[in-house]
Amino acid sequence: MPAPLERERIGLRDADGRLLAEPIYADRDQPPFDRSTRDGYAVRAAELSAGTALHIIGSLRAGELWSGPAISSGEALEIMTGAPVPEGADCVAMLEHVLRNGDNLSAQPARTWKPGENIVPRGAEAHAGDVVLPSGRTVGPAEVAVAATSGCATLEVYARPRVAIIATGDELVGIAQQPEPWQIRNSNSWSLASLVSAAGGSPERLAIARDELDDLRERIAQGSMWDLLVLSGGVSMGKHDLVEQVLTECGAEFFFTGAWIQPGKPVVFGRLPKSGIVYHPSRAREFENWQGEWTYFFGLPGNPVSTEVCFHLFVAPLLRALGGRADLAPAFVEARLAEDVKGAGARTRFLPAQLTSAWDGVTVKLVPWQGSGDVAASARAGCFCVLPPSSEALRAGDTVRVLLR
Ligand SMILES: Nc1nc2c(c(=O)[nH]1)N[C@H]1C(S)=C(S)[C@@H](COP(=O)(O)OP(=O)(O)OC[C@H]3O[C@@H](n4cnc5c(N)ncnc54)[C@H](O)[C@@H]3O)O[C@H]1N2
Ligand code: MOO
Repeated sequence: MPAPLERERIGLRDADGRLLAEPIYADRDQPPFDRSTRDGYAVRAAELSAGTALHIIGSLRAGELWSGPAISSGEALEIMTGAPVPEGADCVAMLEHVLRNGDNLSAQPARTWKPGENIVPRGAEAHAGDVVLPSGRTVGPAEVAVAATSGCATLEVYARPRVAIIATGDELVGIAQQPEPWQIRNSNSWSLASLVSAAGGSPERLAIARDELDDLRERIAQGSMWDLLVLSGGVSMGKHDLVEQVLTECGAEFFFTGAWIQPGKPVVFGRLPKSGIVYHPSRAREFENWQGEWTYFFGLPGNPVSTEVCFHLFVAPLLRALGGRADLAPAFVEARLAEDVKGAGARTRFLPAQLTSAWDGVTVKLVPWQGSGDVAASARAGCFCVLPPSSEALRAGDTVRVLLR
């Protein structure tokens, strides 16, 4: 498991989605006093329940402390929601449940109260020094509320892993360019940047690498200086698929080359020397027995839907680990097939699909598509239906796993 990267201290307002690198402690009891949760009267429950007429001795609002003597027998204090319940009272009667006549207070017929009613005792939510948020927690609105309550204007969080993105392919042009009829806009660098951000990383799109050795060597040398390098395209069997070759030249160690999935079979994963050196045969020895730092890399298949599926399955878990997260696994749920589906074949298949939630459970329905280049179909889907390798058809109603985006 890779160790998380550095930490940094950031303002609370910038902390959405970041991961805490230290616990947050309550700096005082929460609530800090016995807190009234209703507008009404602080009284002794037994007295009011017994029908005793009480004398109202004053009024207290949130932000004030009762400065008079403790509430004694036969007395009541008007109190507002959020105010500290004074000594001597043991419950707050809601104002709708009592009768007030001048300074006299009595119970509505047949109403009774228990001690503690409508009071949250001091320290019931947290005691000073308690951990109210553990290290490793992702910051969202609820965590921001806790941090603010505990007086934390800044938070120590894990640094976002820095991710270099390189699209490879002679057919690719920038998205602002008007492509020739045989050219393709480089959508992967953009979708990968979006995926990286969503997984907690900080993406940087490097220049498109051409399908030739020198250009790839230069781009990969540049990309090796990031925490993670994600390449797309050029990992298959074709004559111009040179990514694996150049990674190997640059001293890469491969953890796996290929996965038994469709789409995504040609995906590769490994690490390469963080050298920044552009490979040339005369410099080959500099990459051998590398003792310095390493950069993780993925070579993802170029087909855009393969790229996304591989990202969810392989890249996002590593990225989350580098960002300090404990929840590494891709998000899978189970659902029932809405329709019969052909057998997946030899490889586990990930097919664009839509989830529908109804009273009787969750169903999943495949979206028609033209294969792993079909980004439009993928965008019509919200998830990927997972079909295990098998030649046998699955029936409507069968339970399958679903990979969420
Ligand atoms: N003979 C074989 N051919 C192929 C195999 C195989 O096993 N034997 N595998 C196929 C599979 S599966 C896939 S997936 C693709 C993956 O190929 P590459 O990773 O080498 O990707 P490319 O050939 O460069 O491109 C594939 C496809 O995707 C388009 N593409 C590439 N990059 C981008 C980008 N940045 N933005 C948008 N679209 C992109 C590219 O134009 C191609 O259409 O290989 C099969 N072939
Ligand atoms: O497996 Mo490829 O990834 O079919 O598109």
